[in-house]
Amino acid sequence: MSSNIEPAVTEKIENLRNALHRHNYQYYVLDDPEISDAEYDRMMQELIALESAHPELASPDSPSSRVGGIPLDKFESVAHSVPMLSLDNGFNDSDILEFDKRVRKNLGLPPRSQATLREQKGNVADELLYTAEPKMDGVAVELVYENGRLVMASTRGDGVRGEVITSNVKTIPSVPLLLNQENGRKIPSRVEVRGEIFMKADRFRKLNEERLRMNLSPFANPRNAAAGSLRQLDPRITAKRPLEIFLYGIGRITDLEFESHWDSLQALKGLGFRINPLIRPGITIQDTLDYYKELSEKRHNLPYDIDGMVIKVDNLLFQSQLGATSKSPRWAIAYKFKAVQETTRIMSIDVQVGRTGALTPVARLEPVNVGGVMVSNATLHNEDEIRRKDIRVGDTVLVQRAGDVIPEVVKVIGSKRTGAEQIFNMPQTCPVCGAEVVDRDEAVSRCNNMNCPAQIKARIRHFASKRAFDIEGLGDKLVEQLVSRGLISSYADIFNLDKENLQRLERMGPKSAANLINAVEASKKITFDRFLYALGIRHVGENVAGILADKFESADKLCSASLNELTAAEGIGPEIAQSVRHFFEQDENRKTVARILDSGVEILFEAKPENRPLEGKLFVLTGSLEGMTRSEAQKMIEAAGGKMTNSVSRNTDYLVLGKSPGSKLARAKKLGIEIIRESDLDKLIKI
Ligand SMILES: NC(=O)c1ccc[n+]([C@@H]2O[C@H](COP(=O)([O-])OP(=O)(O)OC[C@H]3O[C@@H](n4cnc5c(N)ncnc54)[C@H](O)[C@@H]3O)[C@@H](O)[C@H]2O)c1
Ligand SMILES: [Zn+2]
Repeated sequence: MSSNIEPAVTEKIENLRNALHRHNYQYYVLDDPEISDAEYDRMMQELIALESAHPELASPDSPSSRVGGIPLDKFESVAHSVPMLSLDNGFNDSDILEFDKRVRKNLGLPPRSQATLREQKGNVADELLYTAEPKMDGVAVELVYENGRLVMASTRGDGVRGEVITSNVKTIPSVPLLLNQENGRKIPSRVEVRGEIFMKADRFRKLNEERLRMNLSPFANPRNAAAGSLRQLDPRITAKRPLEIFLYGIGRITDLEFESHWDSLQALKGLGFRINPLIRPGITIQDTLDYYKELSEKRHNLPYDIDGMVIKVDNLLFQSQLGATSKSPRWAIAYKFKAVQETTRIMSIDVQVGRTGALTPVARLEPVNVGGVMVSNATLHNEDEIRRKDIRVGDTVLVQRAGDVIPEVVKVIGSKRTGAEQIFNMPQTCPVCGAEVVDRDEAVSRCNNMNCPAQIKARIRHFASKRAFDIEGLGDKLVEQLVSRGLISSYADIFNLDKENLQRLERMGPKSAANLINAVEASKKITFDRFLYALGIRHVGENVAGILADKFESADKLCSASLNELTAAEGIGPEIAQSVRHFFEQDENRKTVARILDSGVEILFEAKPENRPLEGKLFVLTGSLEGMTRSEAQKMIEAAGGKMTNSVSRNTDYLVLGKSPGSKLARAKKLGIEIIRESDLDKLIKI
């Protein structure tokens, strides 16, 4: 039997190894990957699975058993006195629990039962503790200091030898050139430390915009940008790139002894190195899983990219007992986040008309699963963006989805071009109403017809959307029908809809008609900020609406506010003020607002701070409440001026204790945060 399978398996393994070698080259040498990291990781996992099922086919040259980097010839190379390794990867909770089992077994510690695992949540009296850290998505470097002075900086290279990039690294402001002498203590004579050099996301975006303007191909992500910037022959170029560093470990250090990884990080801090403040020391394996969840939520709000969590056995004696394979230490593992980037193909480019008439080109993609969500459309923003990125119909592209943001095309994979790709041109007339398309400002083309059905529909959809009037049931399809049947032509008409007319629509029985009428009725009590946001005034997003609502206490006052009065509010610039004035100067708009108010819409004004007893207080909830749901509690807290967040930090004021609390309880206790019960919450609010 096996002789039948072998050739196929051998070939498969061979193919995977070759492909991974090639992608390593694209990624590490050219800083220009052809596939997403997720695709690379999947190929690697497949290779590892095949190799472990067929140990006779293992090879020390396989990409699965070597650090992937390749030192570039254009730089001098240097040997690392302690190899710089990669990390094993985990992709789900059970990979991490498996890792813990392996570690315990290798250390000769007894296995843990499920019950003790649960008990140990938040318990720090465990013999095997971990440090959990954000996995910075940047480039690994080694820094060597002699007698406190930076003498050498190198890349990881193939793990054994790296490229010397000292002059480049010296241009990075957060890399200390001289070490701190703490309390007159002697500086160790030789310090070899490791860290990650990265570029913040906003700086990366700026850099890519600049590159596009100069007709250079954009970097796929901040990691590639950091790698490309570091490996410049001319350090003056590196100096212009906004690079930063966080240190995460020690290679070797003379004259100092540490017991734990965390201690060593503290010592590094003392020497003047930057350490990521999100690193959490001394936690159990269960708590690392909570930390992972926390990080996944925080991830998209951090100023830099992280691609997972790294956990490390904290005890350094344990670390040395565990040792390493040729590729990675046995005392650490990376728990990767779900992917944000994948590659796919653009099948066509359509144009959508928004509520301000802006034409947005949208790429129709071959559907692709990005981090668990199927993506089949991506915004291309505007024509300039398409030109700059040179995106054509038929191109293979890297697409990205981050948080709730609309997916976008990051870049074209140039090497996949066949020559059959089609260049896209923006239409000269509106694809919906046929009106002339004008370039009103910057790169945005607009349909010039206020009464364009596409614009009307988009305005109505916005008006009814969750953060505006929040009219349940008034979705895209229904708006489409209502407008095309002529039942509404402005958002003010929503309040005049009647049941008779509604029932005549497709798929609209008496019940759904009644539901919609009720939903419209229920939406009539609305806070001023939501009301303003719903109007769809240009440049008035939620934030600006909030500022205006605070400053002007009625629709009338805002309606008649002068430019000066408007710009007097903090956060309101001339452009916004102009746009608000322009909106209320139009007779049509004033009439529409009046009609909305006449149809029974009532603007609620938020309580001022004096009625908000929890103003500025931060709450965290753990476990389940009895009298209300989590979101009800949140609403209650927010109505009283407080805020609810997900994780306990030093800034937390109260932890609300529900039934079967999680690890947040232990953390709150550790930080000395006030712990209250559900009933106390009521009392606090009623003060
Ligand atoms: N798209 C492609 O074609 C392609 C090709 C090659 C590699 N890759 C990507 O690169 C990965 C492999 O790269 P790798 O070998 O550097 O592994 P890795 O990036 O998954 O993990 C090891 C690295 O993590 C970094 N790191 C960040 N924070 C850290 C922390 N707190 N503690 C310790 N280390 C930390 C270090 O630089 C270390 O070298 C792949 O999983 C894939 O995602 C992609
Ligand atoms: Zn139009």
